[in-house]
Amino acid sequence: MTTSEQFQFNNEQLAIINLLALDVDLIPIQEAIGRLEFEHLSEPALVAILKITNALYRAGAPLITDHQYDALIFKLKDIDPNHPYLAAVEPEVLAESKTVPLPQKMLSTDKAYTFNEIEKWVDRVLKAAQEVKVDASEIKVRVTPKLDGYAAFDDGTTLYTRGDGVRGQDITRAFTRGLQVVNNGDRGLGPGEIVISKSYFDEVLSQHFENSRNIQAAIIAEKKVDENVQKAIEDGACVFYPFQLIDNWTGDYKTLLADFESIVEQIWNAVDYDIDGVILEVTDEQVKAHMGATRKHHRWQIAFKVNEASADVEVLSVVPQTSRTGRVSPVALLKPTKLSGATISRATVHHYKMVKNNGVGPGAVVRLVRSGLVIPKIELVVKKAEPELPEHCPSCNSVLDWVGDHLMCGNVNCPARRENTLIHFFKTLGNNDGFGPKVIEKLHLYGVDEIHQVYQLTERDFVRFGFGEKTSRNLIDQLRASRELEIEDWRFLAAFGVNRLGAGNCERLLQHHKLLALFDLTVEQIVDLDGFAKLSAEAIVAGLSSIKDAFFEVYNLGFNLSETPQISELEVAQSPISGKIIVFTGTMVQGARADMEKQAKELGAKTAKSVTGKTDYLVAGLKVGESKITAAREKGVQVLSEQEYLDLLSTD
Ligand SMILES: NC(=O)c1ccc[n+]([C@@H]2O[C@H](COP(=O)([O-])OP(=O)(O)OC[C@H]3O[C@@H](n4cnc5c(N)ncnc54)[C@H](O)[C@@H]3O)[C@@H](O)[C@H]2O)c1
Ligand SMILES: [Zn+2]
Repeated sequence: MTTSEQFQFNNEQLAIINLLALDVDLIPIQEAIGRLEFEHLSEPALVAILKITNALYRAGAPLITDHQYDALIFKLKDIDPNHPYLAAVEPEVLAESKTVPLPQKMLSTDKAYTFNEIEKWVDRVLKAAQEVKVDASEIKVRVTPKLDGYAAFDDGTTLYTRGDGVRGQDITRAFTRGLQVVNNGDRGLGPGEIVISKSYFDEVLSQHFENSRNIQAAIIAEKKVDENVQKAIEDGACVFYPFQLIDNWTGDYKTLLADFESIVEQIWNAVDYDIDGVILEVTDEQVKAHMGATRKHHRWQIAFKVNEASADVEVLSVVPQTSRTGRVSPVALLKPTKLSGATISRATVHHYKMVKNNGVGPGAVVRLVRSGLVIPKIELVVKKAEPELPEHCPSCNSVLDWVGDHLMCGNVNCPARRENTLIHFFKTLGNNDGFGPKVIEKLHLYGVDEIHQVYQLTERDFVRFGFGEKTSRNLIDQLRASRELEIEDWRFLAAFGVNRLGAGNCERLLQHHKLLALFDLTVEQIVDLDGFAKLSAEAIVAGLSSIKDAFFEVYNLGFNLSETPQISELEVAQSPISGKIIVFTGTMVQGARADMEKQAKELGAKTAKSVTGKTDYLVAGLKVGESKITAAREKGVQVLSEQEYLDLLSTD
């Protein structure tokens, strides 16, 4: 995660986001996430950010801290306490959509951040006990570490992911790969968490992985397991930890409240795994049954969490860095400071307007916040200092201009911009690893600063530039391979780094128009497609025209491009609802009804507002009156629940 406003979703992230089928413009969302500025979001944007950050968090690549995520949840609760997103377990979004029902529902936990909230929970427990005539003195509370791993359920033969709490995925392969139950425990102990030894992570895995969430994803990965992770499994450093077996403190509620701090501390340090709180739960079955659950959490269980670590750190200097787009970002170099286990020495400031207005200069003190394993961000400026605002581009010395909150270098030939454009190109192609920043910088010194020029280099050129013979040969091989290996046309186009033409938008455009035809599109034609606002469309047309020459220089070198299937041809032909007439009614849980209607149309169906004899399907969400359903059935219309409808779409 970066706090820079140039933050862009990478291709894997976009692939996950695509699965969410959000009907929102990603650019402002990307910007909000990049700046960590969520104040002025509209409700749909807020929900989209929650869905995106949740999906990426579940996939092992969190973008924001848990604290920030929880703050966004609070915000949504504030604006719309009944929003469906708040009512259900935050789902894992899985690339492969095949799911199976879980043997038992898996819920999330309610959360408390203060002792006071814990006291209130205890009061609710006591009230429930009284209602079922259980003596308060008999109530026991079990306190366990809240493992921060990957939730799973083991029924003895199959291991499931939590999924959406009702349906998960079969990940038994983790056991096939050698995953053990902690302490050689038995299989079939129900819910638990896949976790990684903290000390093993620090000693061995931290060289290969940024955080243990990435590793959890690797353990259950469908394809090949990473070799370092395989070794960690074999070394017993990754295990499945059933909650039944977990170290615990169990006692009466009076002792709990009296010794709360020391009990929490003892349990917090009980295991060598990442934890993000402690879990408190009632053990009495009668009280549990009486308290029951909401759709999201058990009322007899609560998580106690503490806020993140923060530190006030002195700024040594602020250095400007010019990006591909000409935007100059301020990077604060800090007095090295330890913060939840890592030494921090630099942080990106959102933009130069902030440097200017908030006085982020040498000698300023900023508050850094870090929760869990996510890169820290500057939360606020504690002590201001005179800021230093660059007048000239650090790379080409051009005079910088203010554009909105940013200082910009307007020189299209700026070396930093050119270098970063090349780096972006090769990084986005993603099929060669030779052309990183160091190599590009060197090429640039020798005047090679356009993509097609790189492809025209010979082995001898590379040697002349000071690369070793073996390296030179390797670089040539990589260039050849990057043209010969098949690559998606959307990826190829995204590699040119046009403003507003990230991978997601490229793919969307290419689903409707062929690659070369994009250069002739008008703003109106783009606006006609779903998901493009006028402003984006204008930027896209301008951007495409600005790279047209450079694009064809590269394109004409001959790449092995695979065409994005056109939506109209492919999906409609295969769609199970093509030609059907569908009525959607009621509240949908997994997305807005309008989005479902739109999608249905894209898949070749017709949608209608009311049921007639011609209607094929009535898709009924929540809160639909029985009479409406009966009436539809009487007309011979097939009535589907939201889930049944989604299942229908995924059959082929
Ligand atoms: N950073 C992000 O972008 C981001 C995104 C989504 C969610 N989150 C974090 O995840 C939280 C919600 O996620 P959630 O619903 O998966 O988890 P949760 O925090 O609500 O906890 C519920 C889970 O805790 C697990 N658990 C661990 N130890 C346990 C124990 N000893 N006993 C019982 N259960 C135990 C269970 O698997 C259960 O499913 C949010 O509060 C947020 O902090 C962060
Ligand atoms: Zn410049």
